[in-house]
Amino acid sequence: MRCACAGRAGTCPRRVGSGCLGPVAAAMSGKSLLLKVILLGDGGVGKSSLMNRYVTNKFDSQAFHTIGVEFLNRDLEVDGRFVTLQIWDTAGQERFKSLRTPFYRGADCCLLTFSVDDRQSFENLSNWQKEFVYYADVKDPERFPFVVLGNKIDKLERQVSTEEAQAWCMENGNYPYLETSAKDDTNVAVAFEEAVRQVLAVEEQLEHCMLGHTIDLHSSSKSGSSCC
Ligand SMILES: Nc1nc2c(ncn2[C@@H]2O[C@H](COP(=O)(O)OP(=O)(O)OP(=O)(O)O)[C@@H](O)[C@H]2O)c(=O)[nH]1
Ligand SMILES: [Mg+2]
Repeated sequence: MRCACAGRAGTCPRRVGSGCLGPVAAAMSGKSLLLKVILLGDGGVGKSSLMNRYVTNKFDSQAFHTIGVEFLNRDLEVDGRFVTLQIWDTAGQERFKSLRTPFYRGADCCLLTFSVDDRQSFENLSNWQKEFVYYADVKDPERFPFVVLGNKIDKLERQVSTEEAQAWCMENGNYPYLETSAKDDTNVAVAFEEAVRQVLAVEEQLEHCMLGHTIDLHSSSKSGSSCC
């Protein structure tokens, strides 16, 4: 079974025997569901702050730049499913590129993050998306679950409007868009829960398609299903 684990051959935590259990199948089989989500975006947009707010409920107004990557786990329940979210926080500064990119493989979801008070960080979203697709070796970018976060909405001086960010998301893959504040704890949990929902939705669609292929033996259609 194909898994949304961005093609990490041999390292998928859901791998069973020679196959790779998708999240939905893993959940249904009673196995614990481990999802890897990765935070990408320019240095200083608040990736580490979002992760730390979500996992430890703390905020540091003097946070240091991340070097390489760090990760933290948090268990959560989304729509009745129990999930362990493994959140990978990456260094956004260009000089750390070679330290972060080896960790993209295996991500189930990518959180593209910018700061609403930093226009350049918004304009760089496309570069982050491309970097992720390339280094994670995503086989089917159009189906991969991206979620876009506009952080620091507590700041009064905005350089990117909600409408503009929504338009970018619509044009680039109809991605969900959430506005967050790690400082005020606005929408932080909602953002990570949305990431889980996006992964599960993609996997459910894939499993539905595969089921269609399996049982529709007498279909006159060559493809068996129109959704894959
Ligand atoms: N006002 C405000 N400040 C924030 C928010 N999130 C983060 N910050 C501040 O922005 C600065 C950068 O935050 P970080 O979380 O370190 O940013 P980062 O994206 O991890 O940066 P790199 O590790 O360099 O990639 C810190 O001073 C944070 O305190 C927020 O929601 N609102
Ligand atoms: Mg950081």
